[in-house]
Amino acid sequence: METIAKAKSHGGVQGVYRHASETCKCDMTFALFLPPQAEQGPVPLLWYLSGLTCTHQNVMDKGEYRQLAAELGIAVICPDTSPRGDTIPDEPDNWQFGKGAGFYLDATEAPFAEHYRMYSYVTDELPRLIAAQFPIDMTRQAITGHSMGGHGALTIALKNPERFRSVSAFAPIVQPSTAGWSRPALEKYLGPDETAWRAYDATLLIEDGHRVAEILVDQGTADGFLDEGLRPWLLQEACDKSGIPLTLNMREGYDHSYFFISTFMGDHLRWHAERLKK
Ligand SMILES: N[C@@H](CCC(=O)N[C@@H](CSC=O)C(=O)NCC(=O)O)C(=O)O
Repeated sequence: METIAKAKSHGGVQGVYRHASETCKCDMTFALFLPPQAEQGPVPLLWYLSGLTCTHQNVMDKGEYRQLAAELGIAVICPDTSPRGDTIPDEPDNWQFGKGAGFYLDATEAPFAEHYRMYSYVTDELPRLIAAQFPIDMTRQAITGHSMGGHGALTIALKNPERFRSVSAFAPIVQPSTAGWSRPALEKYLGPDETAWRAYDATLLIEDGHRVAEILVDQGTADGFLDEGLRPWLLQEACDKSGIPLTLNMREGYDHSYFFISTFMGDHLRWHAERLKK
């Protein structure tokens, strides 16, 4: 693992690291903020999964998480959203597929299956690397994300409820298998048999019996993707039917941007901190 950048911030350290990923078969970059408390011993970890077109950097630059994460003593990890590099298959003119659009799944279709394995990367390879290299208490993990990353956070938590004490999301894609902007990607990554898509669809995972203790979602009412792509009411319906307590905050006038995310980042950090206590 190589340290690309490291800077002191709010008494902690914001680092950016690169490593050769066995899972994605390419170099992968991630950002990790360690709060000052990490100098005394292992600290809990919040995963932040980013949305379409993002790298590790968008939330690092615009998410405004460090001051409160430092106060609360929580490390924040921000992985990339897809494999990267010249040899990775891509559709450069399509921002909803390929590089920057890994959808946190393991592709099964050629030529994408060899590298697009973001589910395994985020749930297996990266946690092992983090546990080995940094002072993190891996028994205290939480997960959140934005849009495509909100979809990632929800599906990963639903499939790994024993690992994550809490899950939240900002404007998540709650049902990618029926949303216009994600269906083409699921078909190319997973093939035309839509039953295989259920494993990467939060509302359908809930329908299929997967559970988490509770969910927090914030959604802007002025989000241009709300009706076509995000549709939080579908998650509300699934949670109501299954008995999962969902706190869905509809935020008047907020859009899909990091101006929205950074406004409510503190609420999510505090919510997770409560659940990450020893
Ligand atoms: N390029 C698109 C807009 C892309 C966009 O809005 N991406 C969001 C995530 S959308 C769902 O996953 C994002 O986080 N962008 C990065 C940022 O820094 O804002 C277009 O041009 O419409």
